[in-house]
Amino acid sequence: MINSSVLSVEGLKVRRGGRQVLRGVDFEVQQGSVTGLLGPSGCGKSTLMRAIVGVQIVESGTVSVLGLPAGHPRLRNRVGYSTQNPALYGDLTVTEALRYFASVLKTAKSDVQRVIDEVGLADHANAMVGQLSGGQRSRASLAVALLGKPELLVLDEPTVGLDPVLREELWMLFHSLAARGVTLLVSSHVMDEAARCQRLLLMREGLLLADDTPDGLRTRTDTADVEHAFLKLIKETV
Ligand SMILES: Nc1ncnc2c1ncn2[C@@H]1O[C@H](COP(=O)(O)OP(=O)(O)OP(=O)(O)O)[C@@H](O)[C@H]1O
Repeated sequence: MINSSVLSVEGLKVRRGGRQVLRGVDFEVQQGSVTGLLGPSGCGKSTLMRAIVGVQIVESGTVSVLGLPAGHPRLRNRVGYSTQNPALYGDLTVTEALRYFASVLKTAKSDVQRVIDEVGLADHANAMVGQLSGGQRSRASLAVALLGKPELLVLDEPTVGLDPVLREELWMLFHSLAARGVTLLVSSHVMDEAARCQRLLLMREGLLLADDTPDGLRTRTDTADVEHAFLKLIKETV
């Protein structure tokens, strides 16, 4: 049987600042899917994503990405990551910043224009990164993650601060990438984005409360939307 699991997390525990932030997380993500990672602020979403891209010291457990341990050098061009605090030099233009990352990743120069168009920043291609709005900066960070056509995209709150039209456009982009076989893990604490995902991981205080489809979650909890499903699951676990 072909194993199409792109990401496999087993028994993952992480401590940060003396606190147990992830308390034993297990899940798998299949190729070409859009998985939403949802949960309240501080529940550990960013920490989990950091572990997946290999920049987080873990206490125990395993994270395997495309059959390799997370952070393996051979994953550098195969995994795209965008964070809430993009590490982009403020005194470069969007194009210059992306050219810099394209040269680090050794991707084609033409890729820079492609990713600028994909995230809808063509009108700001020559603007200084330091002068972009929060939403524009997070789109610039997303553009970096798209360079080189990675197989797995780990996107930490990519739609934060965006207006509904841009959010819609980005979700369309995510689904078109998934249709091409790219696997996406997208975090959000906006529950109305959950319905756009094929699969949901609901997280609370360092544990997964649910790993299901939006429909499965609603049926299982007998609720009308994911927000109510989440609240019901929390009540059941306390
Ligand atoms: N650099 C750090 N040092 C110590 N503790 C940290 C650090 N960064 C985060 N934490 C703690 O780890 C826990 C999980 O944080 P994390 O950023 O993973 O949550 P999150 O679910 O992504 O939150 P948000 O939705 O607000 O971004 C929080 O309690 C936070 O205070």
